[in-house]
Amino acid sequence: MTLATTPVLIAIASALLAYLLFKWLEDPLRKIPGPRGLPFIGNTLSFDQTKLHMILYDWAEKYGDIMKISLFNTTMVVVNSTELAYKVLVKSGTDFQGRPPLARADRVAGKNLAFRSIDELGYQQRRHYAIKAIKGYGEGVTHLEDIIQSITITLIEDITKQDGRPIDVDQLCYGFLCCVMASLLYGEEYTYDDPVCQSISRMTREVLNAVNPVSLGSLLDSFPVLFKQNFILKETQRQIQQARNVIDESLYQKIAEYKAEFDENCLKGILDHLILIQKQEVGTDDPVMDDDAIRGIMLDFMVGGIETSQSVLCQAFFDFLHEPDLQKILQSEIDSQFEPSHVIMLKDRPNLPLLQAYIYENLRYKTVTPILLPHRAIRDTELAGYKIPANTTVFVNAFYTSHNPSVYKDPFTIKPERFLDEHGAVVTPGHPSKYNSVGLSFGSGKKSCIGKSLAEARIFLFLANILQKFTVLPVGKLPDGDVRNYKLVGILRPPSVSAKFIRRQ
Ligand code: HEM
Repeated sequence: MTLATTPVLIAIASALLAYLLFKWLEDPLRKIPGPRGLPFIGNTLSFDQTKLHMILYDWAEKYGDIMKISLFNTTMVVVNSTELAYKVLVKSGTDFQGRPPLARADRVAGKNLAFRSIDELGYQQRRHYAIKAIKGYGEGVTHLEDIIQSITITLIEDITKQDGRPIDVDQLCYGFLCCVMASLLYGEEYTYDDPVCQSISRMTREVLNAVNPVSLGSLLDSFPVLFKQNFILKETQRQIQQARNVIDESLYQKIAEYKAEFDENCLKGILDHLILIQKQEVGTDDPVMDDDAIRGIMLDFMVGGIETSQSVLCQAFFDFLHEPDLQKILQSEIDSQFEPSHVIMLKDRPNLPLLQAYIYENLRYKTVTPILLPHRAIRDTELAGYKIPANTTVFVNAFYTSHNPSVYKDPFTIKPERFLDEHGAVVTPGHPSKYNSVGLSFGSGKKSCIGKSLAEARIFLFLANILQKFTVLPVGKLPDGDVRNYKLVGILRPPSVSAKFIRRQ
């Protein structure tokens, strides 16, 4: 370095410092409390993405109802109280109903719902159509409950054939959910080893890997230009391409096949419903259901509909293995209400309040999506007295609200009775008068989960019928069952486990 270059470097450094200071002073989010970060990278180094639920939990304890965090160049807001969560999700109307730009999701999942914002052209109409397609099952075509019931019965026969030999619980639940989803989407019954179920399972996992919102790959969302440099974040770029290939091979082919054979008078599954909507839109002014939208909604159903419920079912078996008394009291409730030959149906739900309360407690304890999906302010707005500029990403810390020690005594212990009143009746979660945080397991408001009823129905039918027929016993030493030590991989799930399913007499 020569003497002449020194003043230039000093000038550049001063300009940079002045720019940083100016940016900091101008930032309306600066007054929100939060962990201190480093210049340019913020809190990035503190983020072990697999432990994010606990990192945010500890910060929530320290910083209170609202805090800010920064990942690379972006400052984000996290709300930690149920009241502020409801403000973001429900009370502020559409203010926070955007999603941050997820360039990775756009590349993988087309015009889906989950990663799109409420103010995007066609989004609200597509969401309405997707809900209509699910409802189509309740009223017409094949009845949703029949499908779940029939798959559960086949599963019970398969488990019985194992005659108490160890079964991989992860595989069992995953197989069940893939079969239900394949039947709902395509209107035919499949077994898990059918290539259709296998491809659904593969697509689901590939999409989740490719668009994990809390990973280094999120740099691609902030700087889509990096996609052009395929040596940067090579692994993420490879995963995105791989997910695309799998989807193109399996899903596009299925859509083309169903379009070719489409018969308006014989709608088989949700795919047929979406194709019908597409046909009805022909000639209208603003059609929204093109093939890319059908692909996006189908992927929404697969990813949203399998991985989340899978985590709840695995947690249930984990709890039964860790707490045999819990399993016994749930079985006693079932035995006291029904003959062993009775196949438990949805209409039996009111007779099994303890099981229902346990399901709510399972959802609370684990909080499948600890920060829901990221939200984005679509306009300048306000939260807890702080100005929130348009385009700020806002996370709802559902894991904290579900384990807030001032709301839940012993928050890290499973206690189904939390969701029963003094007469043994179920306390409805999310009831406005209670502000119960388990109402957040599925989000709330205009971007809430569209599959809530379907998910709850499947979980209930599966657990009730399996508990009635089998006692689940551990094989060897059980892995740690404390949710604080679970790994967050997009969603929170317990470790894999094998178990013996002993047929009850
Ligand atoms: C236990 C099971 C499930 C849980 C815990 C769950 C949870 C969630 C959560 C937390 C959100 C985001 C809410 C927000 O960001 O505010 C969501 C969105 C969504 N879920 Fe689920 N879900 C489950 C099952 C399902 C099922 C079975 C389906 C489909 C059949 C589904 C489809 C969707 C879709 C499409 C969205 C995006 C909605 C939108 O942004 O417009 N989910 N879910």
